Amino acid sequence: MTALLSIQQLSLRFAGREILKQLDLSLPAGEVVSVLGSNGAGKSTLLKSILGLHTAAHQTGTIQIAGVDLEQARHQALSQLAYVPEQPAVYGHLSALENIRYFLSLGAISQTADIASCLTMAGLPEQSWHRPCSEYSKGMKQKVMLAFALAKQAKLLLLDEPNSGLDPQATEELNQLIVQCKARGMGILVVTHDVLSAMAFSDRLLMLANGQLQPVVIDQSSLTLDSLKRLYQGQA
Ligand SMILES: Nc1ncnc2c1ncn2[C@@H]1O[C@H](COP(=O)(O)OP(=O)(O)OP(=O)(O)O)[C@@H](O)[C@H]1O
Repeated sequence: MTALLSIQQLSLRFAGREILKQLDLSLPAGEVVSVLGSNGAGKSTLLKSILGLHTAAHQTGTIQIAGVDLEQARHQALSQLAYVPEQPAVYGHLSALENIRYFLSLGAISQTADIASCLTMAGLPEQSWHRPCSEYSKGMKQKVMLAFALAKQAKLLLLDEPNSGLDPQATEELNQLIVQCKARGMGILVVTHDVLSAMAFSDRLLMLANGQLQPVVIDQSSLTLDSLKRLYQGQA
C-alpha cells in the first residue's frame, strides 16, 4: 500500500548549519506517529518541509504525500493533507460553519461534505456553530480545523503541538479525536512535547535528534522528568 507520507533522504540547512540530515520517514494509512525532540531539534522545520515551505536552496531529498511528489505536483500533493498549527488559524469574524465553507472554497473542493457531521464528529457543540470564532477557546478552534480536515477528506493530518495550552479535559477530547481520525484511515504526524498524550494516541514514537529520526520506547511505569531528560539527551 502507498504510504500517505514518504520522506527520503531529506536534508536541510540554514546558514550552513544542517538541521535535518538525510532523514527518512514512512507513514502508512491509519497510523499515528509522534515526533518528540528538544527545543530547536528541527521538528517545526520538518513540518514546514512537508508543507512545501522551504525552498530548494535550503533542502534536498524527496517528499511524497499519498504517492504524489511534492516538488513535481505541489498543488495535488498539498491537497491531500490538512495542517493544524500550534495556534489554530481560523477567521475570528467568521463562524465555524463559515470558516469551513470558506476553506473548502479556497481549495476549490466540492462542498458536498456534510459539514455538520464533521463538526459533530470533531466534538464542537452545536450551539457554537454560528458564533464568531473570535469567541472560541483554543480547543474549539482546533476542533474547527479538524472538522475542516474531515470535510476536506484529507488523507494526511499534520498536528503541531496540538496539546499545548489545553486543559486535561480538552486534552483528552483532542486525543480521542486523533484516535477517531486514525480509525478513519488518516495518516497522522504529530509534533509534540506532551509525551503522555503522545504515548496515549501514537503507534510509534520517534525522537528527532542530530537531524535524524530514531524510534523510542518509553516505559510509562518508570516515567519521570529525569528519565525523560535522559531520553531527550540520548542517554536512555
Ligand atoms: N528560517 C530560519 N532561518 C534560520 N534558522 C532557522 C529558521 N527556522 C528555524 N531555524 C533554526 O533551525 C533550528 C530548528 O528550529 P525548529 O523551530 O524546527 O525547532 P523545533 O524542534 O520545532 O523547536 P521547538 O521545540 O522549540 O519548537 C533552530 O536552531 C532554529 O533556530
